[in-house]
Amino acid sequence: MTKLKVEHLDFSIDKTQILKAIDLNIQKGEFVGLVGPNGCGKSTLLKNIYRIYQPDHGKIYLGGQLVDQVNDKAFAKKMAVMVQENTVEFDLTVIDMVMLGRYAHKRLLQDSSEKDRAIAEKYLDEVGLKGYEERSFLSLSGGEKQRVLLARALSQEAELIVLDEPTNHLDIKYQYQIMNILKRQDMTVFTSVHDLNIAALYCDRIVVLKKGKLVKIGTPEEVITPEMIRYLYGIDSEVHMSETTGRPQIQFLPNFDL
Ligand SMILES: Nc1ncnc2c1ncn2[C@@H]1O[C@H](COP(=O)(O)OP(=O)(O)OP(=O)(O)O)[C@@H](O)[C@H]1O
Repeated sequence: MTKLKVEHLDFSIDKTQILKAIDLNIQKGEFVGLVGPNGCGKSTLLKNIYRIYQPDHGKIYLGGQLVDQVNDKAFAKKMAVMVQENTVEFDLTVIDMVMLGRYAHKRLLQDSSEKDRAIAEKYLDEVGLKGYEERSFLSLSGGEKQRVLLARALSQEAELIVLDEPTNHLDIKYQYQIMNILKRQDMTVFTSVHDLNIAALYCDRIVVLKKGKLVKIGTPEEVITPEMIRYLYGIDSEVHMSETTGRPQIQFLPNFDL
């Protein structure tokens, strides 16, 4: 079953075309990564999908329904979003921040229930921040904030989660931890990823963008090749299949003396 469908999407800012004729389909339960060089349009595509931007042309369907015909609350039940949050202006405790994810499940003016709190605590525990409930969000480190934002998005218990570089700021342990947490959810995942080895390890399929165009969509084995890495980033590499993971692994070979 198709969970997300993007059909011939064009998008421009101030007459500069940023995305050109993007077509993609994500099936229920898939874990799909979005990769490409800096400035290729990853965040802009995701912003079109989570309705910050309106496409110039083309359509986006969520579970068969046009996204712009879904009301905000229904949308929040269908799609959770995790982005870098640099603009939190008022402070909240960590638990209150996570409970914001429960908005879609509440009626107007209804207070948070015990159930909402239990769900928020469950996901806080899942991201390794049990005990942080009463800490102020703004006092957290960059990595801790990221994990709180993930807990908030997961608390939404939506069918699809869209993430923009969720592992930014994180040390290696937490980069893998976040991907592991996402992998074990019963959710469809669409996430931009900078680290190609992480994309290769976790994704069922990878979408490749370059200069606003979708240049390839396929399994890690189909996409992660030395030719593609050279085409995207101008860097030589060796790619071999890991016997342990059965996934491609990249050794980058930058063209300078180490
Ligand atoms: N508000 C804006 N005004 C003008 N240009 C913009 C705006 N937002 C994005 N762009 C341009 O659109 C292009 C795509 O940007 P986008 O942030 O989507 O890329 P990205 O692939 O997410 O990059 P990165 O990997 O560096 O985060 C870039 O050239 C960027 O400068």
